[in-house]
Amino acid sequence: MILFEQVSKVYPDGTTAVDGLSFEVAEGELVTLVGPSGCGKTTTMMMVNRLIEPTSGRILVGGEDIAGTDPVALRRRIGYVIQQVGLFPHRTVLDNAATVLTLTGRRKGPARARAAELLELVGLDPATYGSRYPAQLSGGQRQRVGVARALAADPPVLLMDEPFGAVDPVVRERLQNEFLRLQATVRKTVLLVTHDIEEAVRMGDRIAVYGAGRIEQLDTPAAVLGAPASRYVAEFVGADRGLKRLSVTPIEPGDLEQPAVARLDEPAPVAAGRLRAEGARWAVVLDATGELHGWVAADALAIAGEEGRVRDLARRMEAWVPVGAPLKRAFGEMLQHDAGWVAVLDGSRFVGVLTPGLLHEALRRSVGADARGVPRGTVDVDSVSDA
Ligand SMILES: Nc1ncnc2c1ncn2[C@@H]1O[C@H](COP(=O)(O)OP(=O)(O)OP(=O)(O)O)[C@@H](O)[C@H]1O
Repeated sequence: MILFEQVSKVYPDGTTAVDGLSFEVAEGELVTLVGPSGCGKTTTMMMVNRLIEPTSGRILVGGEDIAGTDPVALRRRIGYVIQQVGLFPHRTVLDNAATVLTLTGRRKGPARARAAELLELVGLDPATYGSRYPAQLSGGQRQRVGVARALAADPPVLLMDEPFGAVDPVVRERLQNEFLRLQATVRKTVLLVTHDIEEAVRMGDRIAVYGAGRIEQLDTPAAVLGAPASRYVAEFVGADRGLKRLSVTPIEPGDLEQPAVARLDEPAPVAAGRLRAEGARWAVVLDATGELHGWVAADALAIAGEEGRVRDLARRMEAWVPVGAPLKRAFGEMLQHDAGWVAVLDGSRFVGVLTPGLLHEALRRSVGADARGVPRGTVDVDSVSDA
């Protein structure tokens, strides 16, 4: 959808900001550009909507060389979200969100109706916030209006330059999650610039790690964290990339252990005998349909009388995660419930358990660059470094 072919930008003072860049962003893909200050991220982005012209090379959007496209028509197809949201202070939130629509000739009524839908979409109740002025909003709310405005004309492409940069970490995380949820439905082709590797990992389908004017590695978050292409990338993603990798490595059925099983309606002595034969100290308790009910200790079964049923001795299992969730979530559940294992479910069906040892194995498996990513919405890297 966005194709860079050998694109370079040398500013008039001789600064080479971007040097022979070639890469593609697929339709519906979100690629994050991450790197230290001054490495050319913003220059890359601003060449896509022709706020900056490349010195050489070509950029194609939707198969069309943008050098031959009218910049105003081009920008209508490309939403732009920046850190200093740039709302009009003397216009209401609703009118701000409707700006692009009225600029492109929509009548005020329909433009406002659409703007109200968009505010709703980004989590701002139009009845409450629509008539306010930007100064009457929090930073996070202003940022949402910026996103609503960028989406107003339903452009296929979105450029976002540090879109969540101006707000505190808690609001930032919320905005990131909201945007990911939104992106799952609107599926725009997105280039997102950030200097924050955690944001890049959390948001990107793929991450482009920039060195000076060049992409050092372009790959999935799991691959960049698991197999950095160079010492530079490894240093940039940080010494704690192992911990970050917990966030991007999914739990797979092959990672799991099959513990002893007791059936909810089974007589306790029957289950006790089986556990003893298997040398198991506990068993998961499943109902007749294979759904997880909880767990039961071998000791409890052993001392139950002839009449005892597993049902009466079973304890509820609080620590569980869905298959495909990131390992970090399983680790978090273990810590929260002080449990030595967590149950893994596929829908409501029990598929196995994950223990700290298995978690470690799974993490080692993900070292390879072939590590698959987890669904974007479940990526959670905030505070991994202090997990
Ligand atoms: N108009 C300009 N004239 C000369 N040099 C420029 C100009 N704009 C940017 N540069 C230089 O080009 C390089 C890349 O800048 P750019 O803004 O693309 O970097 P960035 O990665 O987005 O940085 P940051 O994270 O700090 O925003 C920097 O060395 C910068 O100083």
